[in-house]
Amino acid sequence: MNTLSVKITDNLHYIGVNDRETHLFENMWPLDNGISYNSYLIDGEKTALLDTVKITKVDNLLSKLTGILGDRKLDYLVIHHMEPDHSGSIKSVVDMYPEVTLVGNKKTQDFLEAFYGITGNFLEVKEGDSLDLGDRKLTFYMTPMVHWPESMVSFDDKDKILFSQDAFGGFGALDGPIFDDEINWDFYESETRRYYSNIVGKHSKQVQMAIKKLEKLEISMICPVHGPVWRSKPEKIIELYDKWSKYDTDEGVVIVYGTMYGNTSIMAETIARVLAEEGIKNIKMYDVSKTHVSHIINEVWKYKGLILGSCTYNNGLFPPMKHLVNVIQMNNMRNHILGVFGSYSWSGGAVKSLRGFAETCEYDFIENVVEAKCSPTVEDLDKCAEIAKEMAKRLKA
Ligand SMILES: Cc1cc2nc3c(=O)[nH]c(=O)nc-3n(C[C@H](O)[C@H](O)[C@H](O)COP(=O)(O)O)c2cc1C
Repeated sequence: MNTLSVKITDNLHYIGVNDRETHLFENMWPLDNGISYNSYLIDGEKTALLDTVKITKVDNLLSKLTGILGDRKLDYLVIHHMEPDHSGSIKSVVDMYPEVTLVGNKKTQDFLEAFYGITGNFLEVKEGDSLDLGDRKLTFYMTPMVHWPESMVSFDDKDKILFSQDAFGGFGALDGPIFDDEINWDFYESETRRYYSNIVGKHSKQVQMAIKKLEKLEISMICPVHGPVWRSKPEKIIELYDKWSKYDTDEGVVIVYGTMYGNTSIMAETIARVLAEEGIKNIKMYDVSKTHVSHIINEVWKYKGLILGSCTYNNGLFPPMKHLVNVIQMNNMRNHILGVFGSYSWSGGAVKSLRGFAETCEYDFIENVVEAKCSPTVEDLDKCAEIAKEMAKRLKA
């Protein structure tokens, strides 16, 4: 099989692959637009493969690798991150090039043995160590928990390229374009933020630490393991990751409701209408049973206002809403103004649960809540309008 590789600079090639078959990333997050697993090959005085791809795509990777290397041997395989979407093909590469030296940190070595039973031919690197490739040198910086404990990045002193593993990556297959100046960023921005909010955002504190650590480098290009190669404006993706990891949000409101028979959605419609009357331009409304939580939290990460409404189900939250609340907590989402509402028919429970959630997440909570019995009354809808007005007031404050 002869598949496409793309030259990035002299002796540096993109040999990543696209995956449009997998439905769910981590068997959980929808890949409506696919994903790329990026791998890079240096073929200068020494040869080095930087990260591999998911095992389902190993043939494609090996074909590109051998296509460029020809009779040359592979000197190094640098492992920036051990999550199987990048480490899955390591064993196949080692089988093909048994003399290759694997490069990683102490935790990488531990995972290599635990995942794949691989020992030996390993070069351990620590913070600030360099790997001499003859005509260029890679220097390593540890970025623990961006996205796993062993995660690390490397910086190429010759072309000033940062190999950033999951950091600065995004969802979305590379449908022809590889570089940031070739892509339609309107599409990729949302997919990149969805990747951030779904996968990396939980570790925002560590992302901030990594950005601070890398500030001193003069980065001219970023090669992540997902999404486009940032050769034109690497500062753009650094700025966005900086903004998202600081929980810096835009003016707007995400309304999410859970309903079985429509009563709770009537309340949501009222809230949305009043927000519009109050001058809020960005209003995103979702039925929690229909839109996957992945897309909802992408919007929640973007906007400061969050209004959650739920019907009562077995004394508590409607299960899909319970799942959303769990994911918001799990991903450690912060810096929101929160309003809640709900409905019930006998003893209630949904609004009480949403209040409980508000207490755990330290959001700016709008105290005037409303819980309608069965179908909302005019008074209930007036109270919904009050939540919307208070939200608009706080957003504009
Ligand atoms: C399966 C099921 C379980 C429910 N459990 C409760 C409950 O535990 N407590 C309660 O007060 N209402 C309960 N309800 C009533 C609904 O919460 C109530 O009718 C609500 O207004 C429905 O809102 P919706 O029209 O937006 O779906 C339940 C309804 C269903 C269908």
